[in-house]
Amino acid sequence: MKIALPKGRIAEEVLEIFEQIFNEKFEFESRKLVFEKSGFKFMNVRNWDVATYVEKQAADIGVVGFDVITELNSDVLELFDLGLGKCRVSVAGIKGDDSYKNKTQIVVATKLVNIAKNYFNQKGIPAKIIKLNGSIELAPLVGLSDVIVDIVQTGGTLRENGMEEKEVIMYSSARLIANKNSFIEKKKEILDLLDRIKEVYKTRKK
Ligand SMILES: Nc1ncnc2c1ncn2[C@@H]1O[C@H](COP(=O)(O)OP(=O)(O)OP(=O)(O)O)[C@@H](O)[C@H]1O
Ligand SMILES: O=P(O)(O)OC[C@H]1O[C@H](OP(=O)(O)OP(=O)(O)O)[C@H](O)[C@@H]1O
Repeated sequence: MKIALPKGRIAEEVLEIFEQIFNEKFEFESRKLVFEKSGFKFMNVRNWDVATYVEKQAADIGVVGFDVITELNSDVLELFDLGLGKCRVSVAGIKGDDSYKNKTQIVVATKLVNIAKNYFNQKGIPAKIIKLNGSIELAPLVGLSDVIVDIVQTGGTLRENGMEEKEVIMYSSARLIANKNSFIEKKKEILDLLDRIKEVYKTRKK
C-alpha cells in the first residue's frame, strides 16, 4: 500500500502518529522521497500535491489539509479527521475598515482562488480575484486588493500587519484520504490501518 505524507507544517505530527502505529522511528532522510516499512511504501509529498497523488492513485491513501481538498475539489474519499493543523479560511482586511462591504465589486487577493470565488458567488457579491502565492496579507496594505482570503491560525500575521479577520469561510484540519478505487481494491488493508490510527487516537494526549 502506498501512503502520501505531507512535508511542511503538519509533517511532524503526522509522522508521530505513524511512529506510534508502527512502533518505530519515522523519518524521511534529508532528500529521500520514498521509504518502505512493513509492506507500506511512504512517499514524502508537498501538502498541495498529496490530494493529486491520491486522486490519481499514485498513492492509495494520504494526509492533507481539508482546505486543500476543498480548493482542489478533489475526488477522493475522506476517511478520518486527524484533528491536526487546525486553522480556518477567512476573509480579512485592514483593521477597522469595512468599506469593502459597500463596493460594487470587491477585489480579493488569495492563494485559495476557488474557495474565494465560491464564497463570494454564493453571497451574490461580485468579486475580482487576484491569485497570489504567498505573503497574501501584503495585498490590502499596498492597495493591490480590498481584502484577502487566507488561512488564519493564531491570527498573529494579521495582527502584526494591522489587519483583522472579517468573516470565517470554513474551518480546516488534516484529513486521512483514500483513492476511491484503492478503497475497493484494498479495503481490508485500508480499514485495518484506519483502525490502528483510531486506536492511537484513543490513547493520544490532545
Ligand atoms: N498558519 C497556517 N498556514 C498555512 N497552513 C496552515 C496553517 N495552520 C495550519 N495549516 C494547515 O496546514 C496545511 C499545511 O500547510 P503547509 O504550510 O505545510 O503547506 P503549504 O505551504 O500550504 O503547502 P506546500 O508546502 O505544498 O506549498 C495547510 O493546508 C493547512 O490545512
Ligand atoms: O494566523 P497565523 O498563525 O499567523 O498563520 C497564518 C499565516 O500563515 C500562512 O502563511 P505562511 O507562513 O504559510 O507563509 P506564506 O505567506 O508564504 O504563505 C498563511 O498564509 C498566513 O499568512
